[in-house]
Amino acid sequence: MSTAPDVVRSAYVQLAVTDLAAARWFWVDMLGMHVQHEDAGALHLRGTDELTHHSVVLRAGPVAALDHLAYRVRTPDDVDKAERFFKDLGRPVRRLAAGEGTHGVGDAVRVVDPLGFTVEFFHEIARGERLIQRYDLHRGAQIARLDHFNVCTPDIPAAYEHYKSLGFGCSETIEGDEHELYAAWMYRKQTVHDVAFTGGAGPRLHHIGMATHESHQVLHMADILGSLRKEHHIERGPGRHGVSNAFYVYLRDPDGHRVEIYTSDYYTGDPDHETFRWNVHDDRRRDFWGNAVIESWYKEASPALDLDGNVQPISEAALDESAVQVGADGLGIIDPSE
Ligand SMILES: O=C1C=CC(S(=O)(=O)O)=CC1(O)O
Ligand SMILES: [Ca+2]
Ligand SMILES: [Fe+2]
Repeated sequence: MSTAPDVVRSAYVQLAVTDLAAARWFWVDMLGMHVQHEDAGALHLRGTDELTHHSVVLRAGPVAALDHLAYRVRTPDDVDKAERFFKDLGRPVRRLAAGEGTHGVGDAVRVVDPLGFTVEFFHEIARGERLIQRYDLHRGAQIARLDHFNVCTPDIPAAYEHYKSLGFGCSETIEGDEHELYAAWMYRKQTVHDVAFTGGAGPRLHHIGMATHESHQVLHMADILGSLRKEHHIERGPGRHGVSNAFYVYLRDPDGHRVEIYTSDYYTGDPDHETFRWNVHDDRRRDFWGNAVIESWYKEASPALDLDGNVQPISEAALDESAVQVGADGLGIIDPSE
């Protein structure tokens, strides 16, 4: 087995959007992300804490889809390691010299991983002005940084094994009574996750998580959308997660891409950090207050593109968490003896 690249963190996502102006309204005017670079076909955005060029790239395209996920690796040599690692897995691999791929990114490799997602590994990226204390520029949700990717995949155990082989730790899981794996949260940076898996037809992008510093910024985002009669962009929450303990709201952008505004999870950096396991029948797992999870949150997600920009075929999941008889999701039978 070849050596895995040293992944530092989930670094950016490239989304295809069908109306760049509408996407600009949502991601810049509403969420308050900062435009680092803009051209006729794409927007390169970042949060207030991000010193690298971008964490969200919106590229005009015919189909709303996930173009690729991107992880930053620790050294330029780790880009070579990533190329060898995925070649040894027999996966499609494409090396991109600086200037051949996403604007602002240097030497990179893009692969189609075993889950069917197009994933980029890079080290070199252009820098941006330090915005952390440019409070005069902080607007909307005051997005600080990209926190995580959440992907829909039919085989959660396979996803877990793949990311474990890339050196990711596992902070939390949702498991059945026989420990069948419904969902998992995995990390390289020392917080709850860089990537999480939601059981469902895939490969599809479930959402990207954008971190703010404070829960009042999550609430303020919801208030802004309500004030503007744009409340239909609010899909789920605000609320408190069971898994991760984060405070959250889920939004849908004009193309239906899901974005979570997320704050206040926890440290996972000790070498013996233990995985916290939730039972799928615990109705606090996804919302700690037991609020129902809206059906669309389980079922809807963005399709994923291959290395040539074609929509990847999807396969259905073996396990369907939304069908599990649980109380709070409103999908099941509450045992009167409880
Ligand atoms: O980031 C997350 C943290 C927790 C949850 S859950 O709804 O609490 O499972 C979902 C999530 O993956 O979006
Ligand atoms: Ca709504
Ligand atoms: Fe999330």
